[in-house]
Amino acid sequence: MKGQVNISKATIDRLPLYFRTLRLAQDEGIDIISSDELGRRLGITPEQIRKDLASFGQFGKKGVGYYVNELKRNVGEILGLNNHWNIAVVGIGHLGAALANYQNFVTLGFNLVALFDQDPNVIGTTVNHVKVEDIRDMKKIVKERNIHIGIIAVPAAFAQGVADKLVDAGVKGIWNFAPIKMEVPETMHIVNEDLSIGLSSLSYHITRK
Ligand SMILES: NC(=O)c1ccc[n+]([C@@H]2O[C@H](COP(=O)([O-])OP(=O)(O)OC[C@H]3O[C@@H](n4cnc5c(N)ncnc54)[C@H](O)[C@@H]3O)[C@@H](O)[C@H]2O)c1
Repeated sequence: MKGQVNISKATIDRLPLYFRTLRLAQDEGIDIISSDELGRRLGITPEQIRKDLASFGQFGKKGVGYYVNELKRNVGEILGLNNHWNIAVVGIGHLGAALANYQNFVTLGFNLVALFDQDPNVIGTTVNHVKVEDIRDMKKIVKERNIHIGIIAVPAAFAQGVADKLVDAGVKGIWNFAPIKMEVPETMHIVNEDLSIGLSSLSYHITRK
């Protein structure tokens, strides 16, 4: 694989879509897939797909297509999914419990190893076979279980405090669901998620129909 320099964010954001589509194709028993077919399934032009993949190396055979297993493995490697990251969810309310229960994270190679909350009524309960522990023990547990990624699902007012604790505990990345702009050190990777953006965008489109 090529050294991955100056890859655009748009290209990187498309890689998980390629991975998911290849996984589905693999489940369907497809051995070889063309960029035309990948494009059709994703609503992306075949030229864009070839260009994106070419940023990382030489994949596929001209006139034949891409070997699904091989390309999925390569895209998974580029995404770092073969690392088996250990993840923890903080804030086990409605959203946190739903995320903790989401089985697909395991399929992608993420291991749910800890859940944290501050509410004594929630601490000690179990979600998806993982016990909810006291946020005050987080630093110790992050180290002991080698937790790489912290998922924030606490109310906005508490989210910055939780992010600070995760940074201090030594996680590598944060997936934030709270609707605030986090202040984190430049070295910390943070991805903010907001489902309402998708819904608002849908509203825009149906308003104009
Ligand atoms: N990004 C999205 O698309 C999206 C969707 C839904 C909810 N949210 C956000 O997710 C967050 C959680 O929403 P919810 O509906 O699950 O709320 P909730 O009230 O059901 O759950 C919040 C949980 O966080 C715990 N908590 C509060 N402060 C804490 C702290 N300092 N340390 C540890 N745990 C703490 C509470 O005890 C509770 O169990 C909110 O910020 C909400 O805005 C985002």
